[in-house]
Amino acid sequence: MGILIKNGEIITASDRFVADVYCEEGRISAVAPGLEKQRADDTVIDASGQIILPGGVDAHVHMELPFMGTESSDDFETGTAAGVAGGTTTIIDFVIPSRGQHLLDGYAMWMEKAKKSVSDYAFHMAVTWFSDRTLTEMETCVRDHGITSFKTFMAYRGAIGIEDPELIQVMEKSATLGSLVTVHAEHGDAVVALQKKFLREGKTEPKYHAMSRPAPVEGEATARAIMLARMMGNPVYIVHVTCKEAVDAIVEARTRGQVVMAETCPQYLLLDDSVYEKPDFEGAAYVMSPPIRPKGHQDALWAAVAAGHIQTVATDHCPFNQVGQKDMGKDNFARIPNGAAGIENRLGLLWTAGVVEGRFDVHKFVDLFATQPAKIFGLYPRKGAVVPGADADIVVFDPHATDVISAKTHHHRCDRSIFEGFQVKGKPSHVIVNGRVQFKEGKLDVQRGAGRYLPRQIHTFPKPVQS
Ligand SMILES: NC(=O)NCCC(=O)O
Ligand SMILES: [Zn+2]
Ligand SMILES: [Zn+2]
Repeated sequence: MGILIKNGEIITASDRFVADVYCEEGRISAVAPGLEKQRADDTVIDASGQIILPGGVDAHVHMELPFMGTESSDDFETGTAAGVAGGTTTIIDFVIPSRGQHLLDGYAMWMEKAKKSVSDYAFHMAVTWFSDRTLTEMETCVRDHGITSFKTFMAYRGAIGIEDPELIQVMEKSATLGSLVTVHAEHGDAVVALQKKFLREGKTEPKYHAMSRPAPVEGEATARAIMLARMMGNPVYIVHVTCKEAVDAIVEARTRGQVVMAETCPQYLLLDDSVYEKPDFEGAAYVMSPPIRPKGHQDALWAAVAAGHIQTVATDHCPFNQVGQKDMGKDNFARIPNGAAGIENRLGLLWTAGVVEGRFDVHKFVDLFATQPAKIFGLYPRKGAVVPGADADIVVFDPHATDVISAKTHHHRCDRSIFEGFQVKGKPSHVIVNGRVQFKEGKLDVQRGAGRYLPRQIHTFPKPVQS
């Protein structure tokens, strides 16, 4: 049985036109005006007055991540289902081996966990420590498993963070493999020193999490990662950029012709650090790294997004419940698990704050939401496009619908929403995942385990104009 979507306005990263879309056997088989049903049992969706978008690609999520003495509260089933409710049909999660765990053992573990995903998934591989197997296992990741990007953490000292000489080794190896190094950029030692100082002074509340990781800590590490990539001849992708200092380093490098790509997240675009002042430990819900920044940084991020210096908006979806998880840090901000939920909210927030409020056009929206992450991470045009041959991952989006985000109604398995009360304009009426309607008129109809693992291609980046 196929799906025929009639009369929607298709919006891609470059075009906008009214046409019908026919999907069969999990793929888009035709995009043209005047398409007819092929079989009697085809589902027909009337999309008049609605917009057809490629399913979202969220290149930065953490489902059931063991972290800071607990585990992120969405598993691959609940997290991908929440994604589908918010028009995200592909995730790229991170295999994060613990210290002592080899990359391929981590990969096997994540493959097992991810089997229950309702939509398709891929992995980045984090290098969190070094053994004599690490470099050859990096090769196996790329060649045998289609894991074509590596993750490094300059923060999280003593846990999953690595030192510069190790980061240099990852870059050197990655350059020979044609893969992409992605970096969480914060000066790990500066963070530890500031954490210790505040705790010594008896400053234990959530706001000291943010104060122990101020913007220069991120700006310095971003510039250092970019410099190291320049020296080693790598393209580099900076994850979850939050502040003006980091944007400045990225713009400087890109203006010189270096191949630097960057991602930000809705929380860094839309929230400011007043959230840490909430009473009754509610500020803990916003504890994430890097933290939410003071007013002013958000404008720098929006400008970088609009100018193309930041190419993707992901979520860093990594939820922890207030009760039983965030409260582990009631007496010590450094023990509050870092992270928050967001996969379901990316579409509505980005559409509302980006398109409706006039910060960029609809094509830029599609690019940020689906096309660029698919391209950068080697999934395009299978993902991130509405073209014949692409996977049938499609959002039928009603731009006139409205919604109010709340933990009471979201599909995240989390007792808080960092976007509680945000009003969004536009919401999916239907979300098609791999040729099956999995979300319709506010109701999920997902299948545990229907998602497939996506080996990724190597994306060829342009050569730097100047090294
Ligand atoms: N961002 C965050 O606070 N938690 C998830 C892990 C990471 O991305 O650093
Ligand atoms: Zn991070
Ligand atoms: Zn993350």
